[in-house]
Amino acid sequence: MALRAILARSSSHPAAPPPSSPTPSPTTVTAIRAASAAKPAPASSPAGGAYALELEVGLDAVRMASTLCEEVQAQLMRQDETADTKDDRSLVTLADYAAQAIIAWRIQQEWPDFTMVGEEDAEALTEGGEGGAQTLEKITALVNKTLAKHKGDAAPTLSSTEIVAAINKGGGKGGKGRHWILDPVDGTLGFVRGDQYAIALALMEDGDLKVGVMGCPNMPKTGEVLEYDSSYTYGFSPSMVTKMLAGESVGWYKGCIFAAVKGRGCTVEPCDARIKAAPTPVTVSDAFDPVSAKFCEPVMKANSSQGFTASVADNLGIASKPLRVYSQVKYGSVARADADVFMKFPKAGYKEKIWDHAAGVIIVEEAGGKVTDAGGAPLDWAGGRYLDTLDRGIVATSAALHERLMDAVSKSWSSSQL
Ligand SMILES: Nc1ncnc2c1ncn2[C@@H]1O[C@H](COP(=O)(O)O)[C@@H](OP(=O)(O)O)[C@H]1O
Ligand SMILES: [Mg+2]
Repeated sequence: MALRAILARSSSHPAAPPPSSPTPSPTTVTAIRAASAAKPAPASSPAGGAYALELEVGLDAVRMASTLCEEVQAQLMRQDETADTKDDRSLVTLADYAAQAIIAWRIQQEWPDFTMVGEEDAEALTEGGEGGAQTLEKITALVNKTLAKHKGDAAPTLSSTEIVAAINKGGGKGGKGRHWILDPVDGTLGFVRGDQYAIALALMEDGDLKVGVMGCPNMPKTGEVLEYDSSYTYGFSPSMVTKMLAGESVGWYKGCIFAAVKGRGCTVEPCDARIKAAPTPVTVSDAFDPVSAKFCEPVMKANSSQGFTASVADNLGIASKPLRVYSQVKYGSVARADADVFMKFPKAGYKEKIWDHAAGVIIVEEAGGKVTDAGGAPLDWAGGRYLDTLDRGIVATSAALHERLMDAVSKSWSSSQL
């Protein structure tokens, strides 16, 4: 039985109500299909052309960080480790610091003067007394163990001073110029819950995204198992976990890395380099059929208005319940057409950070999609660490569906209290 059918049968949710707005006529679907067919096909591979070295280094760095994150997530699940709370009350773990350190270290090998806008800084480790020093020791051991695993005899042994310096490379102000952008563990809540998270790295030059690499160590090879149901432990039913653990022998694996280079398309491949599978080009959904369409959004109500997104989905005629997923894995879901639309509408006054979107956005764009704010404007990457000029929220979809999505947003906005 297809997994989608198993999921439908095992779901405890009542069937979704019929859409209140009419579904588009076949003519509209045909028009959208024709519009998407007219868009230029993305290059088949991001590798090999401009930014080849940046892509290679990014992939190497994100692969190492993914290994390290998987180890820490397993420790958290065994309760051998715990998460800490930062001053802004968000969560942080050994993995957030260690992943930022190993990625910054790897980039520095090629470009000693690189600059980076990264989520973490080492203040809590250097100014945090005995506790901070112990955490730094654990991070140093974890980074060195990961380097040894990936680089063998060529692996250096980094000192805790070098680790602190690498983490603090993330303190860049951004703006014009060439900057790497990093969220070492995006979706830390998902991470500590044993669920989805992403290691999201991008390269920006003068406000243009050039390269995106996103490691999604828990993202299944195909989208069906991402179906979210709150009755499942950690978002996965036992049958999903069994399927994922069965691995490639039955056509399944978990752990994907997306790679995109400006103008050269987007691919996905297994996170685990031991699984031999060539990078596969991905493209966004090429036709919008509201009956089968899906949209995705944050799991946490605090991060996005689920009432507003439901209204927009309703305007589009989407009947199915939302796919709620932690982190930028949602952009990956749109890029490979697991979902047709991603929407995030945070509370007024919330300032979005560039590292929460940069990698995901170039991945969707290079898969043939379009990402804008709720007013239809592209995101401003050169404005510093925050997306200060963002209008209300962020939407990602196929280039063909974007205009209709904008209309649906406007319609919902004019009748909403947001
Ligand atoms: N009140 C809020 N509104 C919107 N986004 C928020 C938020 N608080 C935190 N976030 C951001 O939402 C990200 C998680 O995304 P999602 O909700 O899609 O899983 C967090 O990334 P981190 O977990 O890396 O800090 C954080 O940057
Ligand atoms: Mg984040």
